[in-house]
Amino acid sequence: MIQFGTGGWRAVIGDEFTKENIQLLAKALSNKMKDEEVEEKGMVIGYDRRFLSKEAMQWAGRVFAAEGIKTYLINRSSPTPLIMFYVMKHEFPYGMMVTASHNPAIYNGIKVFTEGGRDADEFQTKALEEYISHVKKEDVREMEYEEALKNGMIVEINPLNEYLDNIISAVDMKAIRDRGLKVALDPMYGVSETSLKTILLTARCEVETIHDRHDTLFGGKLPAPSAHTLRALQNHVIDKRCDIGIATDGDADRIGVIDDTGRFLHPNDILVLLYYYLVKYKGWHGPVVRNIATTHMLDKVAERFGEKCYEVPVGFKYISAKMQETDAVIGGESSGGLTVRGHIKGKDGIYAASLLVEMIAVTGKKLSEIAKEIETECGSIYMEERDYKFNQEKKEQIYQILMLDKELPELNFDIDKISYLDGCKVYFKNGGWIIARFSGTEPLLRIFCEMPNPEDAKQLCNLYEEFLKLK
Ligand SMILES: O=P(O)(O)OC[C@H]1O[C@H](O)[C@H](O)[C@@H](O)[C@@H]1O
Repeated sequence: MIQFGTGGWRAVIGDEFTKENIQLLAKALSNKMKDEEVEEKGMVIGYDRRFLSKEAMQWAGRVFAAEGIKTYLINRSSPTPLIMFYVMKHEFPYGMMVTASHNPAIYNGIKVFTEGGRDADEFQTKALEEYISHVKKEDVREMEYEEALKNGMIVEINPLNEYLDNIISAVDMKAIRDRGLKVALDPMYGVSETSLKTILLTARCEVETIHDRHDTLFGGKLPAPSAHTLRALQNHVIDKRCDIGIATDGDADRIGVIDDTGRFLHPNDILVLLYYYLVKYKGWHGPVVRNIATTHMLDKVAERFGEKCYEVPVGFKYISAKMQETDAVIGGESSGGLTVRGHIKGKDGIYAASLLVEMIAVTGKKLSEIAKEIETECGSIYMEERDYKFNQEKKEQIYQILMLDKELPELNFDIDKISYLDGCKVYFKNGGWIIARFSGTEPLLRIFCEMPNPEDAKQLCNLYEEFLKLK
């Protein structure tokens, strides 16, 4: 059964990620496009470096072609944001990307984009699931790849330069060039290598790359930038005395950063740094949007500059919708994705990375210095983050306790309010909070807690762990 979660459809290769399901999805989307009378505009599909990604793109393309929908296939593995950009720029009604983003190597999946290059929202993915449920295996037709190429129903394209030039024109390349920065790059065996390196080299940065070969097993690690997965990058930054270390996840929509001192910067820190930079140093005005499990430091920075911070459920589709509604400067999530006003409607690790490098160049300060400056001006708060695996039975128990019976452990802090918008989030009067929610992309329960004091954040997580019997 094809079901869309927080970040598209993801499934284990050979289990549900099969040619049959991929083509069912393509057929269902063709039907939807025809019902909406947008099939004339065609379809665009890209793929990442995962096992079967390129084949999956072609399998899907052959179905669209058989349905008479002209399909543009990107002829090299690409970052997800490139597809989003292309859908937006060339006004496609839909686009698709074959990727399971940061999931383990045994997964693959498909992200669907809608008009304007947005992540398909819940309404759209539900509708698509409905279409899928009506497609029978025998309804699926496919055209031979070579034939489709010959008759022009499939066109292979390479929009890399167009995408890169768009970023290059939005970033202060001259400022970067004048500084002669040294950047360590870790594409985590994924797709950012060429794109990000090209931008950095164009800005005359010295680039030291690791983990750039094509490895569908991602070196045995998760292609998700975290303190744990970026140890090698950390060493590289220190050994080579780099100004910054940048990592991107499997499909380059998220980033992870190591600062000049070798410290891992949490995606929360990156968001805070960039919002602060854009408002303070570039003089931008406007609010910031974050998800419910992202740092409230953003609220503090917003307050400091007389701006607002908006909270939405987890999922970039909510971030981009709110950004549009409020004309926000920046929006992002603690999972590592962000975008900036005027850029694409989805998260873009390549653009975020370029902007961070610009920040170092324009301010003339080290990342660690800017972080200190923010702490002095806006204060600080500490986050503790935990993930727990569960089986179906355990999931039901936790759901019953937290979401249906609405029980909580005994908390020693005054509660301001409780939200059940996405999982259960308790807001404390001292500015701290704790959330427990089920991931929409992995079989995990996530607990995030932020408190003025790190010990309190740890203790609260321990308390939840005991209360929900998670160990
Ligand atoms: O916590 P989860 O539901 O697993 O979601 C974590 C992240 O997954 C994907 O990358 C989505 O695109 C993001 O919007 C989301 O923040």
